[in-house]
Amino acid sequence: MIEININKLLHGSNGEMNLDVSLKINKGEFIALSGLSGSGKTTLLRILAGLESSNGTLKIDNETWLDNKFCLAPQKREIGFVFQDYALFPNFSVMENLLYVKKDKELANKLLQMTEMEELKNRFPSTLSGGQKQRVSLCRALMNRPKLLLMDEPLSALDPNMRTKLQSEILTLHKEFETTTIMVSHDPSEMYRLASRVVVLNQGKIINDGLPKDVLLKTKGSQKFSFEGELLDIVKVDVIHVAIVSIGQQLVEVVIGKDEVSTLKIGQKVNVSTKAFTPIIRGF
Ligand SMILES: Nc1ncnc2c1ncn2[C@@H]1O[C@H](COP(=O)(O)OP(=O)(O)OP(=O)(O)O)[C@@H](O)[C@H]1O
Repeated sequence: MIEININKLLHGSNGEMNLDVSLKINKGEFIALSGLSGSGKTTLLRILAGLESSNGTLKIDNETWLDNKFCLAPQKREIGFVFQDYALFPNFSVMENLLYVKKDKELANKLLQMTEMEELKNRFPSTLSGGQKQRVSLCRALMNRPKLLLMDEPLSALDPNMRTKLQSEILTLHKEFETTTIMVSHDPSEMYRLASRVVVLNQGKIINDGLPKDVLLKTKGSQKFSFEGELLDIVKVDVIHVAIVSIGQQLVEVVIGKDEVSTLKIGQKVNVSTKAFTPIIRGF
């Protein structure tokens, strides 16, 4: 069990903001930490890792990492940290990056095998793709079998296909090691796929905390489709007008009426929804 009770005054772009978080996390939980830019997500992870000071208390199992008299040094906290920009040692090979944390070749080989990186274990980071570097970074973070794995938008620099692949690998590693994990993410499908619980921060406070289906789904099973997107263009095809809307990685065409042509503006955020109907889903 991890018990977080911290507060810290932050200087945000709109003035001062109090990061004030109380959270209990059970062993093995996978938490997706979400929220608008500047809401305090990275600062919270840095406080947990001991990279930033804070008021309050942090307890992991029966161990105190922070209270009003004491702050455990980062290297003594059993934590793995995966950053968006990989943070690998450039002059160490893949294997050396892992063994630097712990001289456990068996575990290093197992992790590299699970992430399909075994063949590349003698390569240096500069010769790897972004997805491969992030796999090394993930493996390295698990080398000391941490009590807490912190990941700050680990997949946001990767293309959608690589993201999906790494999500599966993160899931496999989580099933195998059951490491308690907090991952910052802005991607609802990623959070839904990976997390057992979603916590949403706003202006330094938790405004939502629950199961992914309760926090992330807006339709609550109402048989209605509703997608948020951006209006890219309105084109005239014969006598009708078609709005081109970007939704996630997809382009969607929606026939619109004259009223909408005059009120919608290119670049505007829009909501595309349908009335109740029976959708057909086919695999491919
Ligand atoms: N050590 C600090 N002292 C005071 N203010 C800070 C400190 N670190 C960060 N801040 C401010 O706190 C706010 C929250 O920053 P933080 O990086 O935690 O947000 P975030 O939710 O991770 O944002 P993003 O999604 O853009 O990465 C920012 O406005 C930042 O300028």
